[in-house]
Amino acid sequence: MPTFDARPWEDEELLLLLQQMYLDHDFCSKFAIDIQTLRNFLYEAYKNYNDVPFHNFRHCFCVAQMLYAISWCVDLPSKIGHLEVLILLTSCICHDLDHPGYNNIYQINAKTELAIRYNDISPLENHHCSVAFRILENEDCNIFKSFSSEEFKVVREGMIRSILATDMARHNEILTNFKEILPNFNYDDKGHVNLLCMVLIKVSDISNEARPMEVAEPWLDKLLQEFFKQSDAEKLEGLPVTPFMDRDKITKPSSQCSFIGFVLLPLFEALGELFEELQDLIVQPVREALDYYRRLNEANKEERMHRKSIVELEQHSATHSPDSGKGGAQSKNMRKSLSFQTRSRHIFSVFKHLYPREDMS
Ligand SMILES: Nc1nc2c(ncn2[C@@H]2O[C@@H]3COP(=O)(O)O[C@H]3[C@H]2O)c(=O)[nH]1
Ligand SMILES: [Zn+2]
Repeated sequence: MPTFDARPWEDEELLLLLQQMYLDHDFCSKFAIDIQTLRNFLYEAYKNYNDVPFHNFRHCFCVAQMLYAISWCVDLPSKIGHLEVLILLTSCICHDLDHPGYNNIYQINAKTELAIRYNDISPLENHHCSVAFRILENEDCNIFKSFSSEEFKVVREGMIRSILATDMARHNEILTNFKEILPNFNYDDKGHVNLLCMVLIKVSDISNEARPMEVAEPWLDKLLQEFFKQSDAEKLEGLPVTPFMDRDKITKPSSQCSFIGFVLLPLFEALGELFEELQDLIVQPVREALDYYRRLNEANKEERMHRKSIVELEQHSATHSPDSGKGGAQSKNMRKSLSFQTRSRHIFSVFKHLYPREDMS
């Protein structure tokens, strides 16, 4: 279920749960995957994630877990086939391997080794994918070792396509193409299924806000921690500062309003059109998260406006009242009481936004 909370689980337990995802889908018997090879593969993938705030092994686990939840909810194997689901699940596990905690914009602007190697074209996603196939090169970890070279070619193409689709620079392209085929979606059309798989890994990748608030919010804190670390580095190194990562420009609610409203929800709604079963599971929770952050954002804006008006009022009284004697004391008291009234009004308005109940309006 998308309500799953990975926090109380140890890394070793999460590895066992990943293994269980393969077993539940019967992949080991269907594709002759030896269990020890699967364990080796998962452990090697685990070791190739870095200890960064957001793009770490636990993020990869959550992405795989969301795909797993979706695949049961919509009975994905019966629609796109078991092999495609195996490719997708494995891609989810590999999709951020060796992520350094600085995104493509930084890689390109800082002309890092990865940007040079991949000519600024999805440097990170190319790297994640390349690390995945390095791991699979080792026979002890190669869960596809029983595949024929033709079959392996299909896996390789599918994993490359899926992992490269997680580059957010391609978000609009992928969503537009998917929306175009939606009215005539055809599971027999390979192009349609490929596009669906790209949307599925993307949905899983950015699905934290479909989880309950107590699970989603700590992830947002970690993401912002990584964002701020990058924008601080950009400032320090004289690079262009990525606006949506700038601690001076964004707040938690402002960031979520933009991201959920413009990026996440349109993607989830498109997938929800194809799979009605996902409406309650992930689309509606995302709508509720957006409502929550919109109310919080409004409340923040009002707070800023009230603070500004208090400062203006105080400046005005300071320049227009005598500052000594009885008059000065009266004016100070008046200012105090005014700011108290303003603050009370503000506190009320904040609560009204957060908990809009009829008896408070
Ligand atoms: N603001 C915001 N961005 C998100 C959230 N979830 C995912 N993202 C962004 O979506 C991106 C998906 O690809 P990356 O992993 O490179 O980096 C991720 C973040 O930049 C979220 O909840 N809020
Ligand atoms: Zn990711």
